Amino acid sequence: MIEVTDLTKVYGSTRAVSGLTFDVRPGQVTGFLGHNGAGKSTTMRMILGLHAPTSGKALINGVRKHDLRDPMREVGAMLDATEVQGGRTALDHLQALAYAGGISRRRVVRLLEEVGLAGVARKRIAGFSQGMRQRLGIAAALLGDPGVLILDEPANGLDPDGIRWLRTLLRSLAAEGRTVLLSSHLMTEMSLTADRLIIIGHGRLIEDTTTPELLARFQDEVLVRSPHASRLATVLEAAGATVRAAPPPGTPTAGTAVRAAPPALPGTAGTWRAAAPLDAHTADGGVHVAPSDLPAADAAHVAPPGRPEADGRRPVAPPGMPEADHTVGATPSGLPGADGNVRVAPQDTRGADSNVRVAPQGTHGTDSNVRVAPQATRGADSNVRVAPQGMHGTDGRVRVVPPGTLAAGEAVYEPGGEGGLLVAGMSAAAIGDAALRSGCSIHELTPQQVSLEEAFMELTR
Ligand SMILES: Nc1ncnc2c1ncn2[C@@H]1O[C@H](COP(=O)(O)OP(=O)(O)OP(=O)(O)O)[C@@H](O)[C@H]1O
Repeated sequence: MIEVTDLTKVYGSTRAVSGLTFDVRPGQVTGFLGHNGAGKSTTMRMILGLHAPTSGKALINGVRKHDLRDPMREVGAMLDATEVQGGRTALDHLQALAYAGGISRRRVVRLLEEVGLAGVARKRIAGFSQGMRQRLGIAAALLGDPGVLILDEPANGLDPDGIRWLRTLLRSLAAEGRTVLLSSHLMTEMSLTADRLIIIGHGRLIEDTTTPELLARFQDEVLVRSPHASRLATVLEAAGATVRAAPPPGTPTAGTAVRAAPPALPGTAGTWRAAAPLDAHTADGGVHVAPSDLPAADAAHVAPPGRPEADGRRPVAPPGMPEADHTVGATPSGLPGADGNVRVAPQDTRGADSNVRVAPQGTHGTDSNVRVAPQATRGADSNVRVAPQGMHGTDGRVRVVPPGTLAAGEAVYEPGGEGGLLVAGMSAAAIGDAALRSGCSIHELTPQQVSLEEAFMELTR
């Protein structure tokens, strides 16, 4: 057990720690978080009696570190793994520490095995990598088999295997009833390792809570997918919720390659399947998209210049994404392309009704219809591979994908999907009730997972 009470440390004009109070309990891994310079190391040093507090106190098992009767067996620490004599071997280094604490050589050998350094035990530390030094520092902290462990950024320099090993080790030490306090800037790892979190900023306590509680607190949005999304949005807003459109499932992130499916017109409800990352494809890549550019499920119909149809509505002709055999009420001057350029349809290609017919890739037939696509979207084989409106990359360019270069799993817009909503200010249960009462079906109702990093950034902003 560690108890920190009203702890303050002032270095000259720097108030490194200011009135800090928290407990670190046995049987748990407690994560100590804070930006660079927040005061974590200073606090740990005061707990370990290495720096004297300006005021307040820090106790281990009810007493100050210096008053522990058998300090090596009560508390183990690693503050700075570089603070070792490089000329010594790993074995000599640990043996010297063990000798001072009356600890057996057998334990030293066992620990070297446990931390994965048995093979280099007789090598000089000067030749060790940062990760190897960390492992040695952790072995030193564990020498006395202590009930309290204090580790300052122990994961630094560890490879993925090492990080996983450390997580398992710390969790098992806590499960044995030990008190484990560790600092780290690796938020994902911290969320996987720590049961509790102490978050500080500018030397002051910001949060003392459990990891699940903190993450739950920031889960204020619920993802709802419904075939009646627009009606449900109105119902939920009337009930006081804040509703925004959810990105379609599998929305490709910037830098992913996609190939547009011909029927992917704005104005058609649909879903996106994620694309494989761009670098999984050939150098020529695909269409670079920025998620924010994706068309909303019920994007407004875009009216090209031209004649309205019989019902008075102008037909859909999104730039660069004409629909198969869709009649576009084009004026003789032509159709606007994705880049705003006008491509003139030759006079003799207009049908009897004077409309110009356009169609996407693969539908060029023998029916003498004209299929218009922006020049930039034609592939080397003259096939038209177009991205629907809004899918042009952040640089505004649509890249043509050579046939067959995208692997299975590329992003494809699938018409006929459902709408997604992100609802804030209402619980999933209340949303379900409201949907039921209003006769809107729901296909998905998921509270949104917030990462520890996002929660941390929000708290320390
Ligand atoms: N020995 C010292 N003398 C003067 N100032 C110090 C000393 N040790 C720390 N500080 C200052 O105290 C503040 C807190 O530093 P500390 O090292 O405790 O932060 P930290 O949270 O551990 O940061 P990091 O994540 O970068 O390790 C900083 O402003 C630092 O410059």
